[in-house]
Amino acid sequence: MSSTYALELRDVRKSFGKTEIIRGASLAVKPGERVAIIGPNGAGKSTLFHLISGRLDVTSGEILLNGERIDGKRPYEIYRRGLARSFQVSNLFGRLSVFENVRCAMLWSMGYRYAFWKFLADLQDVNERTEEVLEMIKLDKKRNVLAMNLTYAEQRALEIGITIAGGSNVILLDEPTAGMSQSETKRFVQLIREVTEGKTLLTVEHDMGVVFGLADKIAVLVYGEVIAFDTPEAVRANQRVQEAYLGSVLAEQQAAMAGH
Ligand SMILES: Nc1ncnc2c1ncn2[C@@H]1O[C@H](COP(=O)(O)OP(=O)(O)OP(=O)(O)O)[C@@H](O)[C@H]1O
Repeated sequence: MSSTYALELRDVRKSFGKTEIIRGASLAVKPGERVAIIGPNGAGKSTLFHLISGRLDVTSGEILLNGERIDGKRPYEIYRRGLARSFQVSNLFGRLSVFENVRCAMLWSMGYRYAFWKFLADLQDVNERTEEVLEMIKLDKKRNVLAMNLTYAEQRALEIGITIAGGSNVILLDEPTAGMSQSETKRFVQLIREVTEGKTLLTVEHDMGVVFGLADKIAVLVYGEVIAFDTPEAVRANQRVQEAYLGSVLAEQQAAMAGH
């Protein structure tokens, strides 16, 4: 039954002009699963994220969140129904503190759900929940630092804090570890694991170390089609995936790690 899935894509298609970029993508993600979407450059990974989060409209097909159609809905409606997409570092309020950035996101998400009087009564609660998020993203000791004065990795952690602040159960993270060093990446994967515990996670990721360290399942997108959706072990062993993508990527990353 569709309602058993946190997120479901049914034969989703998206064309830009005459060019079909997403060509009948289907995917069914169970609650609590962590899914990485991988695939070659230009396969349509970002486009798929835009379609799920409502930034782009599907050309045809259906997208369901907890069993309910969300295709055709605006991004804020989809957010209100429990799907949050990561903000980019460029969307942080640089001149606000870490605490204020997370609190803003929390208040913003509550604005839709509460009458104003309730909203005021809940401010104490908001402050406490903001503190909890800061602890989760390990920035509680930097609560008063302006976002623009954080390191890049800290800014990306704040970005995740803002994404989860509204309490969404389905989280979309777009290349969360891009631009980080190897040691930062390792710590960050652990952080993502912790903050998304019990939630459904979809991530677009190029780093295969992150993919295999984080994902319960991997969706392989090639030319706008999901050619495989399975456990990391099964995807790694999949001949079609090896030929279309993974063989060359793994070889490249192994060569890079060997210092070539
Ligand atoms: N608004 C748009 N108008 C026209 N073409 C677009 C638009 N957005 C994306 N495309 C095209 O769709 C294709 C898929 O792009 P997309 O960014 O989704 O791929 P991707 O898998 O995320 O790539 P990468 O791994 O390089 O980030 C590309 O050929 C891109 O040029």
